Amino acid sequence: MKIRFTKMHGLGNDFVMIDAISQQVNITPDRARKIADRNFGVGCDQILIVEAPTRPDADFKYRIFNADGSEVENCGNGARCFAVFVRLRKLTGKHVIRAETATGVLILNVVDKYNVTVDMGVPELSPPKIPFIADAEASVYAIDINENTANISSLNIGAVSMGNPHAVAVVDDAAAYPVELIGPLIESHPQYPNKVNAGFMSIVNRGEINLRVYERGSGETLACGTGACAAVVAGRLQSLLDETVTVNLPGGSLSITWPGPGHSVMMTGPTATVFHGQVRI
Ligand SMILES: N[C@H](CCC[C@H](N)C(=O)O)C(=O)O
Repeated sequence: MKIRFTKMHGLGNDFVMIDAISQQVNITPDRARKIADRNFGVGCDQILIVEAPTRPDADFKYRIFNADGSEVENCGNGARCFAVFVRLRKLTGKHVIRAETATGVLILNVVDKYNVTVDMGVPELSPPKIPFIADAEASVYAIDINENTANISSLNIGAVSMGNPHAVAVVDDAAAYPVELIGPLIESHPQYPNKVNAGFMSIVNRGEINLRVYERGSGETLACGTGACAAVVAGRLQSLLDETVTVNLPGGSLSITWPGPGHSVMMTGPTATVFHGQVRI
């Protein structure tokens, strides 16, 4: 089967975008892995599929596959690219687009040719709904790590779901932190039954953080939109951050606003279209 795709990225978090409305596409975890392979396939962090909606309050359905083939609930950088992609493919002329995900509907607002603001919804903090195994909801949890090389035995984390699960640790210097060692240990930590995206943030000031994310199913990426949202939520719950925060990721910066519990997280950032192609799967 040969399918048309568009390669895009949000701050270097890169995607293969597939329009499954104008063409017949049967994506499977195995096919997703082959497309994402950076040596034998196109290469990307995630594959994003556009389908017709299954609910009346959405314009499109938005499916997300990680590079390891796992299908997941949300992708923030991908949501921005999704909004630009459906207009590029002339599937809609709207500037405000409703994208149905596995856990709800994202409202995508196309600000200009490249920039998009996304209402990422209300963060979920209740451990069973993240899911995260804990005795009670808290702003910080201590989890055992037992990593010998970096000599780390436990870590304080915030646990947040943006539709997908996140663990966020405050560290002195995100750039110097051994993310490649600690990230995988958190990703498959037994207290996260569905695995987890692991964020490591250092506080620049109450309006700015530096963040690196070891993503579930893809490894460390140059940027993670839901990770940026989760980091601001976790930081605000620990009274470390103000309502609007610039999140500096290795691939660039996002602006995240969260008024507090019960409110949506708003994310604004850029998108880029790299090339169009066809791939045999
Ligand atoms: N790896 C994530 C999905 C992609 C999230 C990230 N690329 C973003 O921009 O939010 C997960 O397994 O939940």
